[in-house]
Amino acid sequence: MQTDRKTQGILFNVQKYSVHDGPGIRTILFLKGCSLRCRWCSNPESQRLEPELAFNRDKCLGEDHCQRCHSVCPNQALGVAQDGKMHWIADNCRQCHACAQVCPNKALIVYGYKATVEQALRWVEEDEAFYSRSGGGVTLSGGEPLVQSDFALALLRESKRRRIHTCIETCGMVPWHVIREAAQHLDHVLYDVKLADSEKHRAATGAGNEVILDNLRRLKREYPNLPITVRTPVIPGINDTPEDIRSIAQIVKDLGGTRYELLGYHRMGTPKYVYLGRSYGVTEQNLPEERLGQLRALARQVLTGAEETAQGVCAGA
Ligand SMILES: C[S@@+](CC[C@H](N)C(=O)[O-])C[C@H]1O[C@@H](n2cnc3c(N)ncnc32)[C@H](O)[C@@H]1O
Ligand code: SF4
Ligand code: SF4
Ligand code: SF4
Repeated sequence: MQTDRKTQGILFNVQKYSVHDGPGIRTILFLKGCSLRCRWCSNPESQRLEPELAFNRDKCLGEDHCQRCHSVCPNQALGVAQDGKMHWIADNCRQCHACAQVCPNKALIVYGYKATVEQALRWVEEDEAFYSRSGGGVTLSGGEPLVQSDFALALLRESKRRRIHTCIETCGMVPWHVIREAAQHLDHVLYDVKLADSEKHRAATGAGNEVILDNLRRLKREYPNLPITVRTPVIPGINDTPEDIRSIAQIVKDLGGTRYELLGYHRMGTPKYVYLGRSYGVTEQNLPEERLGQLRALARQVLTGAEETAQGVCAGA
């Protein structure tokens, strides 16, 4: 439909040739905005809906060579630090982004840009040859892609019109009617369940998990033929006890016929927290491989009659 193609949204990244985010080789469209604030989130630049400034001071050329940002900032939000590099005073910043436009070394950048469905799918279609051979397609991620519901739904509808295989990575924290509409245009769903205990979930992500679990159960009930993979990122000190994983695996088992995967913890997002002037919420440096292996074995045990797959286990139907 013409209106879907013209629908506009805010992306912060497009990643091509991904093999980890749904079947086959895929292009991932990362939509800005999220309904949760997970303390370990690898994409902090996704969380706010609006485009936002980031400052990588390692790239700043310093006042002896360049003061362009300083002279264009209307709000005294950029000062000079003792070492001669710029200092971003986030509290004064009004997000006008004039500084990012003049910075010659990309020390100041903006996360987030507008795109129409037509534009976004043009990027996706550049890789069409890879999808047809591998069974891949487009994956919507973020952030929580369904927060920009009009844009996400238009992307999914238009993708199906173009016969592109569709997948989504979701935390499930959106109204049911949005998930129901999305399900009608999806070929695969990657659905995070981060914690079974609602209070622990609230402490770690900013919200309880009732809506998330209700939506998951309803999705399975009303769309029994839609393949769902439930995933849990295993975060040290947050959800890495046997009890945490056993409880989530039990939820997956009760759904029936649903794949379950445990994702290893990584800290690849930490530099972006610094650029955004925020702090990372997990102190532990890593999750030992051995521990992850033990938790995967435990999940497999819970999913009785489990059928092992390359990366996860699948509860019997
Ligand atoms: C960035 S999220 C975007 C999709 C959606 N917001 C969600 O949480 O499912 C994509 C995937 O990355 C995982 N993830 C985020 N931060 C992570 C981290 N530090 N280590 C491992 N996985 C992480 C999430 O659990 C999710 O499965
Ligand atoms: S975004 Fe605007 S207000 Fe903020 S630092 Fe840059 S120029 Fe100043
Ligand atoms: S414009 Fe960029 S490189 Fe120049 S002083 Fe500002 S931050 Fe540094
Ligand atoms: S739900 Fe996903 S994108 Fe949102 S904060 Fe959590 S991990 Fe990050």
